[in-house]
Amino acid sequence: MPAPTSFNNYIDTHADAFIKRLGDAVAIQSISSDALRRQDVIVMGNWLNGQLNELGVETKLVDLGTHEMQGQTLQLPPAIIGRLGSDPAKKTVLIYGHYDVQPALKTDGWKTDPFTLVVDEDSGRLIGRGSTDDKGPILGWLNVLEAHKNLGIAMPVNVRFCFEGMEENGSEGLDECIQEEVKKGKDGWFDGVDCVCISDNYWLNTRTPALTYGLRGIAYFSINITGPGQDLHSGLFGRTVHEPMTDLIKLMSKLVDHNGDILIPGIDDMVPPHDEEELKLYQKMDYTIDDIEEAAGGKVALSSEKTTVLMGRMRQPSLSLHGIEGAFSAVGAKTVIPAKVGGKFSIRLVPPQTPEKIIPFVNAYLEAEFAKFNSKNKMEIEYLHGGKPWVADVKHWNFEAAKKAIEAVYKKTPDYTREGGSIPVTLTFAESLGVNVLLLPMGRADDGAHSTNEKLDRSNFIEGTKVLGTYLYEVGAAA
Ligand SMILES: C[C@H](N)C(=O)N[C@@H](Cc1c[nH]cn1)C(=O)O
Ligand SMILES: [Zn+2]
Ligand SMILES: [Zn+2]
Repeated sequence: MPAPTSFNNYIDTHADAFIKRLGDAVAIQSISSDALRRQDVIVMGNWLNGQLNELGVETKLVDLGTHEMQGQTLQLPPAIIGRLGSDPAKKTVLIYGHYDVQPALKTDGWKTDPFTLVVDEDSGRLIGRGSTDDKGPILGWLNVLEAHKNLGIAMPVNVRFCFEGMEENGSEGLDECIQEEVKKGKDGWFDGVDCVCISDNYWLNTRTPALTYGLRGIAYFSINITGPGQDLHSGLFGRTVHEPMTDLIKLMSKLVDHNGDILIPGIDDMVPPHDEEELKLYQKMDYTIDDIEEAAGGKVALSSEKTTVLMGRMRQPSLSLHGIEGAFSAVGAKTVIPAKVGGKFSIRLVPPQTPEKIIPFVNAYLEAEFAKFNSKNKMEIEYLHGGKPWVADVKHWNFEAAKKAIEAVYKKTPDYTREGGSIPVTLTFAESLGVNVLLLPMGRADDGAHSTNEKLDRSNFIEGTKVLGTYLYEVGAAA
């Protein structure tokens, strides 16, 4: 059942106001991984809560307690649980999103201030941190609510919300919060949920909308190496002491090959090979090597074979090196030997891998390799956070409803994709509620999520809002 014409017209005629609201959200620097910005994440949660209340959503802010980060005890940002409608004749859809963002500094290479939404009239791009991940999609849902409220039309389904402010930093406390809510049964706010919809990932290219039925999991580590009591002068101590940075670089170089192969024995082998039928899925996808190179901003694809690249992202694990805490990284030529360094890396996981299954392989390998150095430094492996991979049934009416919505708005059949990124809570919803979970991306492959100059195309924000609204009508009409 298509959305009413008045709904689509409202979205078109209020586009500028929606973009202004996105600008207000982007301006709040809700970086969950930076202790100095924790108060901004909480401000963002309160802002979002206020918006929901104004649009008629009843909410409760769930206190997730505190956690230790960067040597401090910090308040976790609240989970926002919301509800609108309780008509037993209607289906109930649970919507998830996250209001925190990745860090961003102008000096990282942004052309404009990351926290001022810039509307580039020529390209139609809305540029700013969080525009596509995940403030734009969250605001897409608010746009849908606003249209219904101001047009005086009833929502086609009952809606439940779950918004968090720690997704980019391990989703701490959220699993327990959801499980508690589910445990309350009839008295809980998630009682009667029929399906879940998450808009927090991206199309495979810049042309074709996608529906996503899989996510990789993640296990994030830091290798911490210590030795000297303080930073040292390299002229006085070079070739005199075991240097933590030298040990760390050598160790990190043993994790992954230049062609992407994971060098930790047992990790790549855990994944069963694909069969012919699965291969056909990748062959059919609207995807070229140019798409990946355009999104990456360079001719850097690991293979010239489209299926190899797609499988590398969707059905194989990957290991990425992210950075070194404590290393000298400023301008100039400081001649220091850092006393303490932490090498950050993560492994993206696919079924049947889980963080618990791969951690022993990582520990055993790093300890054995470090032992070979005969270094007098100390090495400690820290597991920072993780999440399991997830795969859903695309034949479910939830996916059918989203397919119809995309066809109605974009006049195109969506690509069915598995996302290379991770949203740890997805599996928690699927398992604890026992319902189908759908990922309905709003943005394009070249949006630059987590990167510099992150953007959401104006058309994706506006047409994407229509897709979200139409999807609710299609769910409402599903048998
Ligand atoms: C796909 C989603 N928009 C996303 O960006 N997820 C993050 C989650 C995460 C895990 N550790 C830190 N962030 C991701 O896939 O990196
Ligand atoms: Zn996200
Ligand atoms: Zn993200």
